[in-house]
Amino acid sequence: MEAVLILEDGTILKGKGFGAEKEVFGELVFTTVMTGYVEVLTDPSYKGQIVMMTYPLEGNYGVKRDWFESDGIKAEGFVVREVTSKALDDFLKEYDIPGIQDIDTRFLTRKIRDKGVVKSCLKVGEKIDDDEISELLEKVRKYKDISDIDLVPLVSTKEPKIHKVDNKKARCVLVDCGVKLNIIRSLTQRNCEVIQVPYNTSYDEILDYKPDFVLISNGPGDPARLKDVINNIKNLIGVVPITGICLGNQLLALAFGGETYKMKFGHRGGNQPVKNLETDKVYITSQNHGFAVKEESLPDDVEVSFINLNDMTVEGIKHKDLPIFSVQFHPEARPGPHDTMFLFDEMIKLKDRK
Ligand SMILES: NC(=O)CC[C@H](N)C(=O)O
Repeated sequence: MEAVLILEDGTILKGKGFGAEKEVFGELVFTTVMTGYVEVLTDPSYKGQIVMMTYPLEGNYGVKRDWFESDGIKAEGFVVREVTSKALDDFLKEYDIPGIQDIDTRFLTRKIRDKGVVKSCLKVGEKIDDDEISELLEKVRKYKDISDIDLVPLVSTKEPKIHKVDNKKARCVLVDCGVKLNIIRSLTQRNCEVIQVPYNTSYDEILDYKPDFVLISNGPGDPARLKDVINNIKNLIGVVPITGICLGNQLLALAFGGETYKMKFGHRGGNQPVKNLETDKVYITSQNHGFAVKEESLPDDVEVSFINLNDMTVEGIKHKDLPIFSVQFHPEARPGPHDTMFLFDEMIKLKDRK
C-alpha cells in the first residue's frame, strides 16, 4: 500500500500505508509520549487532527479495549516512523483511519517546531500518482482552519448518561465536550456519581440535576468557537462550584472574560513540567493542547494557579473567593504520569464549599 503526506506549505513525504485505504485532512500535530498510542488515538481532543508520534516504534505491545479513552479512534490519521505490530494496523482498519509509516518523523517534528502546526492531507492507496498529489495539495490549501470547524458536536454525548456509584459521596454534572473515559473513571472510583450531559445543555438544566460541582471536560478545536457553552458557564459562576480540564480550563477563562490564543505547536506529551504557584511544587503532567489562556486577560479575582516550566504559559486558573478551579493539563493521565491524580479529590472537596 502506498501513502503520501501532503503539507499545506508544499512539503510532500511518500511512505508506506497502513490502516484504511482513504484520504483525510486535518491539522498535523506531534506528541512526544513514548507509550500510549491507543489512548492517544482514542482521545476525542484529537478530532480534526492528524497525529504524529515522535517516538519511532509504535504498536509494540498490541491493542486492548481497556486502554480506549472513548468508543473508538478519534484522530483523523496516524503518522509514525515504524509500525511494529499487525494489531495496530488492524486497529486503524477497524475504525477506517489511514496511517503512514517509513517517513522521517524527526524532520517533520522539527519543521512543526519551527513553523508551527500545518494543515495536511494523508492519503493511503494502491497507487498514488503525481497529478493526484498536486490536486490534493490544492485541496489542503483550501481546507478549513481548525478554528473554523465545529468539532465538539461530533464527539459529545447525544443523550445524558448517568454513571452511578455505591456509597455516593458527591454528584458531578460533567459537561461533555469530548470527555476522556478516565476522567469519568477517576471520579466514580472516588464514589462520585457522574451525570454526563451533552456540551450544549443549558445552565438551568444543569442545575436541575442538583450537582455538588460541575466539571467542564476536555475536547477538540478552538475554545472560542463554543459561545453557548461559555454563556452557560457564565450563568453557573457564583451559583455552583465549577472545575475544568484542558478545554474546560480554556472555557472557564473565556467565561470569566479572559482570552485564549493559538499556540505555535502546543503541548502534547507525557512529561510536561508544571509548577503550582501556591506551593512551589513541580509535577510532571500529561498534556494535549494547542490553545492556551492569556494570563494578562484574566480579571483581578481570577489567578493563575499553575504554570508550564518549559514556556511559562498558563496551566491552571483559580478564583480567589469562589469554589472554582481548572487545569490545562490532564490529571487523568492516559497516557502519562499519575502525579496530579489528587486533583480529583480536590474536585470532590469543592462540594464542601457549595
Ligand atoms: N485536550 C483538550 O481538551 C484540548 C483543548 C483544545 N482543543 C486545545 O487544543 O487547546
